[in-house]
Amino acid sequence: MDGELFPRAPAELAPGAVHVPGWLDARAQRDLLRACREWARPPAGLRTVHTPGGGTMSARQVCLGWHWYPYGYARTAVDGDGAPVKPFPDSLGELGRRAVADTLGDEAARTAAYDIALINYYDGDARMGMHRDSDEKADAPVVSLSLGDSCVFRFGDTETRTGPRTDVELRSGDLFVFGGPSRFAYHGVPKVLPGTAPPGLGLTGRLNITLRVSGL
Ligand SMILES: O=C(O)CCC(=O)C(=O)O
Ligand SMILES: [Fe+2]
Repeated sequence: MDGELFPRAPAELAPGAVHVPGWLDARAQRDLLRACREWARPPAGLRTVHTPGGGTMSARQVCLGWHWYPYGYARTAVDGDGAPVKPFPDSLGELGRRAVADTLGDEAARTAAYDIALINYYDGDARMGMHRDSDEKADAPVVSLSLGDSCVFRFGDTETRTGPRTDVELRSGDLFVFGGPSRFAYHGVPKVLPGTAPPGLGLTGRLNITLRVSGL
């Protein structure tokens, strides 16, 4: 955020897991939010996700490129309205490669052909339990961008859901990349911090966009 008293510095939480505060400026955040609002519209728009065990995810979701459902990918919103998933835009692919180049280097970025975006919307009570992003058939880094309210993002190890973990606050405009030895690390969002979005953005709640390579 501009004008912060103590600027937050980029940090590597684990090998291949890098947090860059304020990576998107206010303009880029507004543009991405506007696009998310379009993508969230039906058909194949924002939906509530139900898990096979009978649970309901509190974060609602829209997908681009490939439709994620628990636990796989499809070309249509198989657990929603059944419509074809919206295309993955080139602009997000570029953004993903730039994010990887800035955090993990040009070589990692060169091979990352992003083709999936999962966009999660969190209201003040929403959370996401510890999980691994493991339905992709490729090991390219996951690129995560946050908009709106801050959250506590919990990043663990690759072994168990309950292993050692680090909590970081992700704020609007922050980038978090996890690749290499951290690509299949457990992570989650235990808490959103309501009312912390930048006043000028015009978003109540939190959006997180993850860019992924499907390998499909
Ligand atoms: O909201 C976040 O920061 C994380 C989202 C996430 O882990 C996912 O979509 O798989
Ligand atoms: Fe995830």
